Amino acid sequence: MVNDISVCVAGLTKRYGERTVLDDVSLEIRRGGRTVVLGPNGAGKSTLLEIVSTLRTPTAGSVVVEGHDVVADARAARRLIGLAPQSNALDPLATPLEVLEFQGVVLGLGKRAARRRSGELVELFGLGERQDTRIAKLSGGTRRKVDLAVALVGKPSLIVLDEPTTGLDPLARIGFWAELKRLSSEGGPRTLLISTQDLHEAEVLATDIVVLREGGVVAHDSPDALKSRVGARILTLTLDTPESTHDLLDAAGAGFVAEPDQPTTVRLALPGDPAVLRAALDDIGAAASSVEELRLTGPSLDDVFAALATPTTPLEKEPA
Ligand SMILES: Nc1ncnc2c1ncn2[C@@H]1O[C@H](COP(=O)(O)OP(=O)(O)OP(=O)(O)O)[C@@H](O)[C@H]1O
Repeated sequence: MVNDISVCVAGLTKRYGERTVLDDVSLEIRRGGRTVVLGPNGAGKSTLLEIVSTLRTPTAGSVVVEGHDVVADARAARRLIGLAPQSNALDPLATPLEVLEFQGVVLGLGKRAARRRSGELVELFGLGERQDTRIAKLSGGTRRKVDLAVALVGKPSLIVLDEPTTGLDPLARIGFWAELKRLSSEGGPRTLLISTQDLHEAEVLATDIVVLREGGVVAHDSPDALKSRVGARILTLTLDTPESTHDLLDAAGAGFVAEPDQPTTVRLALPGDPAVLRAALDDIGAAASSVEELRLTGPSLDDVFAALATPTTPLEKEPA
C-alpha cells in the first residue's frame, strides 16, 4: 500500500560523465522499517543515499520521500530527513554543543528546545566531557558521534546514515545500535535507511535489506527471506590436511565448495532437497577418517553476500 511506503524510488539513473552509477533503479522503502543497503565498493550506495537526501540530483527518474519529490520539493523533503553522510563538514572551530544547538535552530526548534535536545544527544553519545571542545581537536570517532547526533536533532521521519559506525569503538557501536532500534519504534513510524559494509551491523539492525551491485538492485527482502534463499542450512567440514580436502572436493557428489583462504575447510549450502543431504552424508562417510570438525549452522548475511558477489548467483532465481 502507498501509505506504507516512506521512500519511493522510480527509474532512478545517475551518471557521472560517461559512467552510469545507478541504472534505472526502482525501489520502495517501507515506512517504519530499518532498511540496510549493502553492496561492494563503488556499487552506488552513497550515491543512492545522497539523492534520497536531496544532496545530489538524479540524471533520470524520481525519488519521493514522504510524498515530497526530492528535486521539485527538495526543501519540504529535506525537513523530514536526518542525515549523517559518509564524511561530514562540521565547522572545525565550533564545539559539539554549538553544532547541535545550531542544527536545532535551523530546523526551527526554537532556542530553548534546541538546547534541551542537544543536551539529550550529548548524554546519549557520551559527549559530555567533549561538549565544549572544538571539533578540530576531537578524535575521528568522537567527530563521528557528533555527525550522528546532528542527524538525530530534529527527530526526523527518515534517518539516512551512510556507514554510520565506521570509526566508533565497540561500546559506542552497541549503544548507537540500541538507540537506532529505540528511535525506529518510538513516537510514530520512523524510517531508517542505512548503508554499511559491516554485515554484523546489518544483522543487528536490518528489518529489510537491499543489495546493490553495479548500479542495480540484485536483492530486496527481509534478512530471513534472503538467508532462506541461500539454503536452509550451511554444512561446514574441516579436514586434517589440504590433500584430503582436495580429494573430497574431487570426489564429492554433493557440491561442496572450498572455503576461501582456508585450505582444509569446505562448505555446502543444504537446500530442502533430501537428495543433497544424502549425497553430502555419503561424501562425509567416504572421508570420515580425515574429518576433524563438522558444523551445521543457519546461513548468515555473509553467506547471502558471498552468493550475491558473483553474477551467476542462485539468489537471482526464484526459490525452489
Ligand atoms: N562526484 C563524482 N564524480 C564522479 N564519479 C563519482 C562521484 N561520486 C561517486 N563517483 C563514482 O561513482 C561510483 C559509486 O560511488 P558510491 O560512492 O555511490 O559507491 P558506494 O557503493 O557508496 O561505495 P563505497 O562502499 O566505496 O563507499 C564510484 O565508482 C565512484 O567513484
